[in-house]
Amino acid sequence: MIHARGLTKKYGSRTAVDGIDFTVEPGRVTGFLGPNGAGKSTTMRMIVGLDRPTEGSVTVGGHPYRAHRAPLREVGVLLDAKAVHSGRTAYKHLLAMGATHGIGKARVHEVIGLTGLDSVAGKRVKGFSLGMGQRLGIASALLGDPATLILDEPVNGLDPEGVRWVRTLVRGLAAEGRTVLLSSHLMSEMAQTADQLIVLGRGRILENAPIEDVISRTNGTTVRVRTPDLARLAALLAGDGIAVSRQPDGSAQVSAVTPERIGETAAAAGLPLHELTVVSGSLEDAYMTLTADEVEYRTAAPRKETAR
Ligand SMILES: Nc1ncnc2c1ncn2[C@@H]1O[C@H](COP(=O)(O)OP(=O)(O)OP(=O)(O)O)[C@@H](O)[C@H]1O
Repeated sequence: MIHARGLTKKYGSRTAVDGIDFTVEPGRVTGFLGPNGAGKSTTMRMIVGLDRPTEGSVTVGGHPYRAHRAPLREVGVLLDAKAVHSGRTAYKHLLAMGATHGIGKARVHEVIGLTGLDSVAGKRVKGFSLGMGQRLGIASALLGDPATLILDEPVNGLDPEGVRWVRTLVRGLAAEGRTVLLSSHLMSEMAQTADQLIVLGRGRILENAPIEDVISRTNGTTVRVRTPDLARLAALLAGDGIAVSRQPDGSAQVSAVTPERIGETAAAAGLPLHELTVVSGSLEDAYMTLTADEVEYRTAAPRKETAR
């Protein structure tokens, strides 16, 4: 469990994190989203004691990170996968880390196996690809078998197999009852991995809710319906003041109405329905809407080509 109260970080006159309150609960994956510069890394750094809050506080497992006597066993962290002594082998790196906490060879071999590093464990880290470096960073985070994991962009640089592996791994860790805080800019990946979302913009929390709620609240929901007699269904719904929008593919979109209402109206009239689907758009759509005014660096819209 991670608990932040009034957490604030100022760099000179710049407020990177602006008095945020949040709790990251065990047993689920919490996605941490926000545009570049929103304050995600700064928040994660404060959670693990690498940055001192200007105001407010944050605890992991009930205590500030620095108060834990064996922090690797409490919190596993992947913040910068490149922050490894590059002349060491992966095995030696993990062994050295483990030695600070009385973690021995057996666990080192275990995390090497868990992260698929067996074939490169004896190689020096400086020869590692981005993906291998990420796997080593994840192995380091898992080393102390911690109750809480904080992973900043763990899928960065991984190939599709690696991305799927991280998804399965973090879902498994949450299912074991661990607290998982995960940042990523890949919305499609986040949509498949997270249960809860915390969305930051310019150091403030824009949303902190279950992922389905964030998507439906931001995008609104419509119901897609198919029936062989759309004209009749549209007339019945119009009688109740509900507008139906016909789509080119033969379906219809109905806004501001529940699927139950449409289903019951159709059933009462003996109308067969071939589809009744709630459509709430993508996480990417919701994210774009939520952060539209929060983006620090924005590219200009492409100029229209003019005919010569
Ligand atoms: N050491 C520092 N000194 C001065 N400003 C900093 C420092 N670290 C971060 N900042 C500023 O704080 C703000 C938040 O940065 P942070 O790296 O936490 O954002 P982020 O959400 O992690 O972004 P990204 O998605 O690009 O990683 C930014 O405006 C950044 O320039």
